[in-house]
Amino acid sequence: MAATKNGEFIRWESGFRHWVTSDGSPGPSGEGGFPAEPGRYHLYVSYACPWAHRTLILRALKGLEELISVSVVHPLMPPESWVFGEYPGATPDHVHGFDKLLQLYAHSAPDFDGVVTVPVLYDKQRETIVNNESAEIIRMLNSTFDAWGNAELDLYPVELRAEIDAINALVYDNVNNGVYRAGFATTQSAYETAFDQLFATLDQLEAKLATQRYLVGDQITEADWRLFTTLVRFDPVYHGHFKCNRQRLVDYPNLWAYTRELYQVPGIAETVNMDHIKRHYYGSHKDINPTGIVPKGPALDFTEPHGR
Ligand SMILES: N[C@@H](CCC(=O)N[C@@H](CS)C(=O)NCC(=O)O)C(=O)O
Repeated sequence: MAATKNGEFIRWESGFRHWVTSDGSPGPSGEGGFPAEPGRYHLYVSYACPWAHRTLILRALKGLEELISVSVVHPLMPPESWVFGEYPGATPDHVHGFDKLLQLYAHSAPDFDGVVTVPVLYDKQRETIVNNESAEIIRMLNSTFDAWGNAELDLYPVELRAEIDAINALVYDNVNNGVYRAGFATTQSAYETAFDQLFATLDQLEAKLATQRYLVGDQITEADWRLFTTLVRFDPVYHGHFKCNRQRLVDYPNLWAYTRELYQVPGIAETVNMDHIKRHYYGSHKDINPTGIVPKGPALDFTEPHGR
C-alpha cells in the first residue's frame, strides 16, 4: 500500500498518461488515438477514494453521465488492490466482468508493474487504460466532451489558470495528500510535520474563505472541487483514522459552511457515499485499525443551510 522513506509516506506516480482529445491528437503527455466519442470511455472509481471522487464530480457537473459509463469497486480494498463484489452501491466491472482491478491493468499492459489505483479512464474500443491520474482526467472531462456535455461550465478558465495551479499545489501537498502523509507516517516526526503543515494550511484557507466565497474569487473552479473531496471526508475519517485531530472541520466556521455549500450544488450529494468512505478506510487499513471497526459517528449534516 504505502511506500515510505524515513517514515514519510510517498505517493506513487500514475502509470497511464494518455489524453482523450476532441480529434484524437496527442495531449500534453502520452500518445494520441483517443478521440472524444459518446459511449466509448468508461470510468472505474471507488466512492471511498478522494481522487476518484473528483472525476465523479466533474462527470456530474459537466452532464456526462450518458456519455461516460462507470463501474464502482467494493469499498474494502485487499492488499492486492481493488476488487469488484456485491455491496450496496458497488457494481460489477461493466466492461469485462473482471473480479479484480488488477486484471484490467494487466489486460491493458501485460508488463504493468506499477500500483493499481482508481480512478481509471478506460477506452472500451481499444481495450486499454487511457489515464489513471485524476488531475488529468478532470481536465479532460472539463472540456474535451463539450460537444455533448455542459459546455457552459468551465472549471479551469484560461484567465484563472495560474491562480488555480498555485492553490492546487498548496492544497495537494498539505491537505489532499497531507492527510495521508499524517495517517501513513511511520515515525513521530514525519507525522508531526504533516500534521503541522495540514493545519497551517487549513488555517490559511479558513482566513481566505472569510473574505471570498471560493478559493479563486467569486466563481467555483476545479480548485474548490479538489479541496472538497478531502474536506467532506475530514471529520468522518481523517480526524480519527489518520490522527488529524487538532480540530475538526466543523470547528472552522468558513470551511465548514463552504463544504456544505459545495455539497448542496445539484448533482454533488449523489457522488458522496459516506458508507463506502468509512467502510473503506477503517476496514482496509488493518495496520492502523486492526479490528476494522467502523465508528458510527460523527453526526454531520451537510444539508444544513450554509449561509454563504
Ligand atoms: N495520483 C492518483 C492517486 C490515486 C490513488 O492514490 N488512489 C488510491 C485510492 S484513494 C488507490 O487506488 N490506492 C491503491 C492502493 O493503495 O493499493 C490520482 O490522483 O489519480
